[in-house]
Amino acid sequence: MTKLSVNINKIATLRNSRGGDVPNVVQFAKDVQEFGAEGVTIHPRPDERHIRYQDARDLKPAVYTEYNIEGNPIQSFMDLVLEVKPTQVTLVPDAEDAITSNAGWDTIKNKDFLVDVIKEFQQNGIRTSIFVDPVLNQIEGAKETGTNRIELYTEGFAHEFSLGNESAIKPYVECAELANSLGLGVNAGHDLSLDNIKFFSENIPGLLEVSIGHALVAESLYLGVENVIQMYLRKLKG
Ligand SMILES: CC(=O)[C@@H](O)[C@H](O)COP(=O)(O)O
Ligand SMILES: NCC(=O)COP(=O)(O)O
Repeated sequence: MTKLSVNINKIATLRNSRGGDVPNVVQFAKDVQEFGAEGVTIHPRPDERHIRYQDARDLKPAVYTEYNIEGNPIQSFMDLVLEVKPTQVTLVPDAEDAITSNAGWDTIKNKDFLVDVIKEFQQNGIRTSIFVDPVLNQIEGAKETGTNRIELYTEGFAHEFSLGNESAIKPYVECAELANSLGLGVNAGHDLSLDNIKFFSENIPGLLEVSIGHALVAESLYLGVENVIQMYLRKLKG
């Protein structure tokens, strides 16, 4: 059954906008878990534009479901993750100035680097996932890195689906089927929403986790956080 991991980056964005501690990200993480979230995801970026490194530390004792920390494995990020030891680390090849994540790894060109980084996290008891585009040879490359899971980058699907192009799901299905056959766990994320999550999750075989933040927070402004989380869970479990 697919788990819902709530990405709370945008709660930190709102907190930082006034320089105080409202909304409190630790309390929000506790609350979303009480509302039914099966994981909490954060993506501390080098400029700490939203989630700060200290947030990652402060959240550790509060997250009793699955704790997923996403980011580009620069040294400071690696040190933080090895210190905090979340359930899962998701490696994302973001440029430091990227407005958001916008591409998966080239798992072939970066094989040696990813092998070493993944091994270090796994040796510290941290499950690994790597952010990939829905391209078959990249899934084969991901297998060669030794990662436990992949995270399918779903921005392309979300955009096409919003235009009515349901056929955009096809490469994601093919990649998930290949990943399953290779023994790779399948996660997914980026621009998933209440509009597209049911169609996506119904079509992707073996989907273990979706991490959703931007749309979920925006939807919650109108529908309420607890209600939105329950809506996602019904769409995922229905
Ligand atoms: C990897 C991924 O798709 C998400 O973690 C996304 O990067 C969210 O980052 P922002 O909240 O900074 O857009
Ligand atoms: N890995 C995807 C994630 O954590 C949230 O992405 P988004 O829902 O904020 O686009």
